Amino acid sequence: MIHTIDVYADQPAMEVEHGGKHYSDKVVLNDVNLKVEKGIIYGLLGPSGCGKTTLLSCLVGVQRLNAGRITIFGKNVTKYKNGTPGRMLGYMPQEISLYGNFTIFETFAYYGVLNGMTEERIKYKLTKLSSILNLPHVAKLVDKLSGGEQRRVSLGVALLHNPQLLVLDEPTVGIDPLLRETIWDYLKLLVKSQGTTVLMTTHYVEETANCEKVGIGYIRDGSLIVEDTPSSLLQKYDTNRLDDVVHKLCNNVEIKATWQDSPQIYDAPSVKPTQLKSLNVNNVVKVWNETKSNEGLTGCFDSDILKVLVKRNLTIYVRNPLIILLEFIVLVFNVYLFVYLAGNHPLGLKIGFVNNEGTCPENFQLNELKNPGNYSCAFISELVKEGLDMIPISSEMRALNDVKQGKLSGYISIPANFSEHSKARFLFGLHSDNETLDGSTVTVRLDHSEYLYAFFIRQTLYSSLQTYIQSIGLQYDIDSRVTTLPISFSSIFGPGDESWNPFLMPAGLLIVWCFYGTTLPLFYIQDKAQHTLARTLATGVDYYKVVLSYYIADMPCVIWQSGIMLSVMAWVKWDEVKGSWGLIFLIFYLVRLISTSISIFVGTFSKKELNCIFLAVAVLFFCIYGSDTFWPVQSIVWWYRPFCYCLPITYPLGVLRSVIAKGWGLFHPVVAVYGVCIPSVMILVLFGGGILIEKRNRKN
Ligand SMILES: Nc1ncnc2c1ncn2[C@@H]1O[C@H](COP(=O)(O)OP(=O)(O)OP(=O)(O)O)[C@@H](O)[C@H]1O
Repeated sequence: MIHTIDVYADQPAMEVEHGGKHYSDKVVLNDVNLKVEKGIIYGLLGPSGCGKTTLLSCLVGVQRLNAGRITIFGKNVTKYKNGTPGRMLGYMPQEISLYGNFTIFETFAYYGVLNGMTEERIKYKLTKLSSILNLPHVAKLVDKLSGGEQRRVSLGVALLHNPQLLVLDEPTVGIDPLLRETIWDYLKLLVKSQGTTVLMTTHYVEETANCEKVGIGYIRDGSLIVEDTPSSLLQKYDTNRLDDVVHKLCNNVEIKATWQDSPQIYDAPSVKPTQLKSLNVNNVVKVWNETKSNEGLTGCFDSDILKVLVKRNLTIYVRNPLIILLEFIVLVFNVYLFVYLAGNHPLGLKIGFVNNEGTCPENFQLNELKNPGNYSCAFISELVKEGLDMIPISSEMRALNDVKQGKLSGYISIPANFSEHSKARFLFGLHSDNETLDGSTVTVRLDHSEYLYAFFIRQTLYSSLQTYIQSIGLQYDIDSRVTTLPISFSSIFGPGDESWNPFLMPAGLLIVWCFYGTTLPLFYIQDKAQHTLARTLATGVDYYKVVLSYYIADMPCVIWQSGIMLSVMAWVKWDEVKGSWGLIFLIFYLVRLISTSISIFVGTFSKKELNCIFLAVAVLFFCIYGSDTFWPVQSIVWWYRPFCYCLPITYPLGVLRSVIAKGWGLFHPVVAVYGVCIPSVMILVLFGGGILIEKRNRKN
């Protein structure tokens, strides 16, 4: 849409009609009526907390009014693309709202591109603004600047693209008087030479003497109680200091009625005729065409905008070397842990044994079995071979005491004449008497409060017992089938040993992977909390592009992180991985996208970093505990189970295990549906949902 000079000429630059805004039950703006004519400097005054910043953020489209309407150049602000006048506008928020780890040049380059400027133009304007605002060297990081310098950079950013409309929230705070004067001169020059309209707030009341018109808000009801020119105010209050006027206004609330009734309140601003004459119309047209409207530029610079947003995210990422270093270290250790160590059979669990049959000779061997009195030693030696740390104890009482003191995980007690009774049990089988049965039974007492320890010890006891009995049988030429339980196991998929690693490894890796997917979204949350996102959006950028830029910027991170992870996995598990490595990467990548989407989605609910981080960690914990990671979903109570299936890694984890162990391919129905389709739907829902919620947030 091409705007003509007529459209520009006919309408006030900004107008608020019956504007109302509240936060919960706190009314901040109440029936505010304000009109800013074009080509003037309009100062908005008022005590702290009266709603000036709120009004400004509604004017630039960062927030929405709850009542009334705002028009910018005659058009309702909500009708502008993305609800903001975009490039027509130069906005300096009250907070610094700059990226601390950008240099001054990068800061200008970022906002310049967002406002559709070429690199040459950005450099030219930066040189010009550097001398006007006395900026430090452009290679200096924003974080290393003083508060005043940062404010000047922030002001420079607002002035960078020659906007028709400047909305400046306390631009001269923290700036020395000399420089303040230069800034005012520059603003006046802009107004005079380019017809720029400036709306600004300030607490330095006297400097608004430079304004063509002054508005004063009063905190008690968030209403604008007076709107007039400085000279007229001075005259009406019979003073020569604007400070006195403000003082009188603030101490005299009833004045509101007087002023509201006064026909002068909404008079056209008294722009000096000399200034109107000097307003160069050609310049206005030139500037207008140069910057164009927000709509006018949509499409042309889409890829540039996405590129600059991605570049911004990556710059922030690489300027945090500690994060990268920690990511590297944590990744290497975790991958090593889960690929190599997790789920293996524990070794060295301490078990006491009370051998009532006597002491075993050192380095007892199973082939000494034929000597009576050695069956107990054979059994113990088998347990040692299986990895238990068998500690001889003189009595059951002492063994029990050691377990209670936490020195042992349990103990076994072998009866006296165990070998004789065991032999008799073999010989008499079904006809064994009670004495034989009791005398050949090993008593085991374990500390079951340490469930996994007890589980592994039981497993070891059973398998050792089996081996030991088979060995005895073999000594007497007894068929091993006679001395084993009548059940035969063999593995269809997986190595078939007793390691939990094939079950735990994919879970562990996916959890670590999900965690890494939250790094860039944390920058998004930070962007929001530090108001830099609002400033970016005020340039008219589509919100979805901002979100998309995080996904794109995450790709290089995905490459180096998955490179490490899959290489270690391939190094250790090459033979065990039956499926395609490409498919494994695809599943990992989809999970990464889900994790990023969830974190960004969570970030839409709050502006506070801590809230978002807490919420993101909570989601991660849900995933850790409920996603079939360390214990099966089937073991979870029925009413909680459906929720577990909705968790982001439950289905991909099952699929990943199958791809690794069973070699299922992309076109296996389970892989296609649960590994690809459902995660893709989740990503789209979270992405779209986040964008809708953010849009709704901005309306409130
Ligand atoms: N997001 C918010 N939620 C709740 N209350 C808010 C929010 N933002 C501002 N307020 C409240 O609205 C009121 C107006 O705030 P605003 O920042 O607009 O005041 P101001 O006039 O700009 O103040 P100052 O001159 O100190 O910058 C304040 O009482 C503030 O506490």
